[in-house]
Amino acid sequence: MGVITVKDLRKDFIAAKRKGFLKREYLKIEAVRGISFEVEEGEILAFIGPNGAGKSTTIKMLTGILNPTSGYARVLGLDPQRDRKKLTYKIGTVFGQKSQLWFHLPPKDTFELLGSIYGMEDKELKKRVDYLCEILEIKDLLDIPVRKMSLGQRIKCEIAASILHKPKVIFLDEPTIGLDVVAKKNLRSLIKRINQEENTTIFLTSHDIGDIEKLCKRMIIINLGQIIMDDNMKRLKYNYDNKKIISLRYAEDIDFNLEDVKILSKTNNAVKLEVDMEDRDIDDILLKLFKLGKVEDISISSRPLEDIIAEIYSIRGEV
Ligand SMILES: Nc1ncnc2c1ncn2[C@@H]1O[C@H](COP(=O)(O)OP(=O)(O)OP(=O)(O)O)[C@@H](O)[C@H]1O
Repeated sequence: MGVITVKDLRKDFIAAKRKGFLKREYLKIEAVRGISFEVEEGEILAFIGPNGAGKSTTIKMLTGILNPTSGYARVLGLDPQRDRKKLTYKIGTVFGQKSQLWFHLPPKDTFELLGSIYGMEDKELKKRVDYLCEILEIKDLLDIPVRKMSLGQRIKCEIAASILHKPKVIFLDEPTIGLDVVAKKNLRSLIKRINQEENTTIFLTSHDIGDIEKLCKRMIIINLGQIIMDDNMKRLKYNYDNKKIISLRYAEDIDFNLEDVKILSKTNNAVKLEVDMEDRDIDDILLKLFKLGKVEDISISSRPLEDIIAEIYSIRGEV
């Protein structure tokens, strides 16, 4: 059995809508429509989808905040609703847009409070805080009130607070939202390090393709409450990445009369093409392109993962 097991999990919301002056109409919103998956120990899973797809609702059901309408969910063998308190001691949560730290207190105080909630001994707590200070580089922040910190500094302290008790599973909801490129890069390597050093299972939702690409080997895509893809990243790229982008710059002006290739942009002496490798041979295309004139510069790249994912998101209702 996996660390997280979900079978046919469903959540309906009933929303009231005013109809006329006194009348109300009730609408059923099927936020999660019977999803099933399993997450193994030590996995970093990206659980992604467009806005309103059902990601937060799923996380809330897995962390015991929301009751499912039907279906089965187990996290570390516990029923998130029935065993919510027990589960709190075994999981960590980081919601990028919401703070769990006491705003006016320095993190040191929060860690002490949390340490006593988790029943940690002083020595054990000190050892853990020292370790977190080392890997998250937050030693100098311990005595600064959270309200005075930058977003990047705060998120690092949030992560420290959420893994203080060495949880077996961490739910990260948009952890890098609003961070600059350097802070994002650092945070991603920290998440990886925690995963490797403590074999922590990581359940990540993010709209940031960089988070997914850099951190996850597997990706589940949910749309309109249903899983539309559950695949490993390599296979996903292989299956979807049939299209190559070729950019060329010639020494002289060229007449681009190419058949069967999609021209993305062109000037008098440069062209950018998209080639579908399924129907074309790259040697053949390159040969033709080199015959057109003297090439000064060339680059061949894959389609960005962002485009591939956007294409998958658009496959709505094909389940
Ligand atoms: N408390 C609620 N009452 C009624 N409808 C809700 C409630 N919470 C969520 N929904 C609806 O359920 C659907 C799924 O919402 P959810 O927040 O899970 O999406 P999401 O994938 O997390 O989106 P985002 O990326 O925008 O955060 C949406 O249509 C949303 O409007």
